[in-house]
Amino acid sequence: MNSFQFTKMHGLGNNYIYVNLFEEQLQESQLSEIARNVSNVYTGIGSDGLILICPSDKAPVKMRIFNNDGSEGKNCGNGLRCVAKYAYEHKLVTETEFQIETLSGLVQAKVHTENGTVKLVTVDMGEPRLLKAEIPMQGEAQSKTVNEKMEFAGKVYEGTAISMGNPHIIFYVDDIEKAPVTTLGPIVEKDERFPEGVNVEFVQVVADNEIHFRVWERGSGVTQACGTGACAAVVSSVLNQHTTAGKETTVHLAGGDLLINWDSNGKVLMTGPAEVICTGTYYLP
Ligand SMILES: N[C@H](CCC[C@H](N)C(=O)O)C(=O)O
Repeated sequence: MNSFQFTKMHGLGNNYIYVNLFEEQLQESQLSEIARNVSNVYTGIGSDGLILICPSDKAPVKMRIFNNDGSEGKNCGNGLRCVAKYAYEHKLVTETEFQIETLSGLVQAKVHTENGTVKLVTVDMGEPRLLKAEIPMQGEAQSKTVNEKMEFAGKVYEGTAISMGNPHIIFYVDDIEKAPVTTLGPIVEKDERFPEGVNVEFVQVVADNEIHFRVWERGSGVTQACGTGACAAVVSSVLNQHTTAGKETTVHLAGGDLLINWDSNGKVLMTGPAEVICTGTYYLP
């Protein structure tokens, strides 16, 4: 296979190259290299990574996500909204509500359409995982990490660790514009306390149901938005008594806003846009 069709899509600027494996075939052994190559803005298409829309025996579709360094992630909130849009508009599903399989389990998506086009998608991201063993991170396996003091590069920070099927650590700042995203982010991302690495988020609380958010993503660096990270940030903010559970919180990301609710059933609901940028043919080098 020396070329394949792709669709470039984004959720609030978090953009990926989507490949429909109902129609294309890619070599499993080449996926990491393909992710690195298509993500390269100079010699590839340019993106935060690669997302595969795959057949599944558990749901109508399965999503696999690869970061721009070629590493495979286990979940992707912005990606799930784009996969849901693609699946509905390409008739891989016939209903407006359906499940999507991910490497961290099944999620439930609901597409909101205007004249047959999907504009907004709500995803029930399931329950957050709070124990150190579930993040995963070093320390007492059955304990939680809420506002825990931890030292990085000689300075002490207070972090809250949440998994949405992928690992996140959240730090609170007084001014989001001054958050040490590109200085502290890469240090924490690969710290040994996180054996699988970690997505690093910075949050400024505005009000009971409003936060500002920036992210340094595991395997991709700075992105315009991170859906799983925004979910983790809302869960963290409830655990730290900055926001209230059961209410929709507006998360202001660099690329736009997400509405997130850690609801009374313990599920995290995320609502936001999904957009197609372009389609084309990619020729492997
Ligand atoms: N941007 C994605 C998260 C990618 C996570 C990936 N960086 C990892 O966990 O390795 C999102 O919208 O949730």
